[in-house]
Amino acid sequence: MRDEHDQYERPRRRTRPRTKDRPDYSDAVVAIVTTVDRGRYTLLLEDGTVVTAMKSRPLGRQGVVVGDEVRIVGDVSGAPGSLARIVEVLERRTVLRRSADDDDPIERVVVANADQLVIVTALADPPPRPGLIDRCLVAAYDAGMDPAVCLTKADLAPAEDVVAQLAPLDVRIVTTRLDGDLDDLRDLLRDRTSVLIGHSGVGKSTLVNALVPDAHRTTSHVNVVTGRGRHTSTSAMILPLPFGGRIVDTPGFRSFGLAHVDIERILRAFADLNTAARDCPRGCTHLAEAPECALDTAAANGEIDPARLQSFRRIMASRSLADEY
Ligand SMILES: Nc1nc2c(ncn2[C@@H]2O[C@H](COP(=O)(O)OP(=O)(O)OP(=O)(O)O)[C@@H](O)[C@H]2O)c(=O)[nH]1
Ligand SMILES: [Zn+2]
Repeated sequence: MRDEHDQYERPRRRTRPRTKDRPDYSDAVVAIVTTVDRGRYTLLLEDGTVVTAMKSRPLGRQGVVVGDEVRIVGDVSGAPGSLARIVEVLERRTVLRRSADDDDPIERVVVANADQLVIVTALADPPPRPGLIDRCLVAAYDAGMDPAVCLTKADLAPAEDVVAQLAPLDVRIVTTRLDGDLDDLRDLLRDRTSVLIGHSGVGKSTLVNALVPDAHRTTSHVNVVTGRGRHTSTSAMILPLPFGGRIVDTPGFRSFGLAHVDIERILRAFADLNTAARDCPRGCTHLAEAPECALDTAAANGEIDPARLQSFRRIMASRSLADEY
């Protein structure tokens, strides 16, 4: 086994001159971060090898989050007890963020490089909350991810009304209580990296267990490595899907604050309201009380969907209410 610092101190083959501030990482390999726990990272190599690593000094204070594509050096064998070093974080394609709550604008990165945000909502027990869906939409657009909705517990309540309200979003209706109706959801998830997000109790774990037959084993493996249980874990975790693609399982967030998202970014999530909002007086809050808000006129004239305006206003109004989610 190579010494941990071999690559750093005595590179065997150099492709560019080594300088003091530019060590040679030419045989670094690319991996994806699947879990993060107190400075220890679990990584997945392209060939399926699972490697444990820590951050290397040159990264300084740069954050490494679940979903990051990184370059690693050192012992990348994945053998028990082996440790690799992360030397570079590749540019992120998407970044899903949240604030701890709306009063605390410190934003935290939930996951990097995911393609879509699947908002998991139960049709009953607990009932759907439009506020959460609105907030997740803003988070998805802000992250550069595609939003979709997965309605669970279809055996408990009809879906028609909820689906009608959600149009034109991509909505999949599933129940994990009956066999064979997850295919539609599999089609949505296939070959993409999807973040599942939703309230506690909506059926996310049940869904993950149905989609990833060995999820339980994978998660208990993680428990051994990190010494933490899945449900007490505070960070997201990536699970490869047997039919292609990956899902990112997030712990049930108590809040999905958007304090870090300014009004311009929220407006971008509501592109259809954008044009109308340009006619608003400078500094318009766009809330229902705003006397000359052009959005009211646009809704009255049928230029924008009143339901979208309502949704937008709910988000704007709830940004100061930490418990809305
Ligand atoms: N009726 C019905 N119950 C379901 C369905 N899917 C899950 N449940 C039940 O809903 C409850 C919550 O399911 P979980 O999978 O633990 O929910 P979760 O979203 O992972 O919740 P947390 O682990 O707290 O984040 C469990 O009792 C499940 O058995 C479904 O399709 N129909
Ligand atoms: Zn306005």
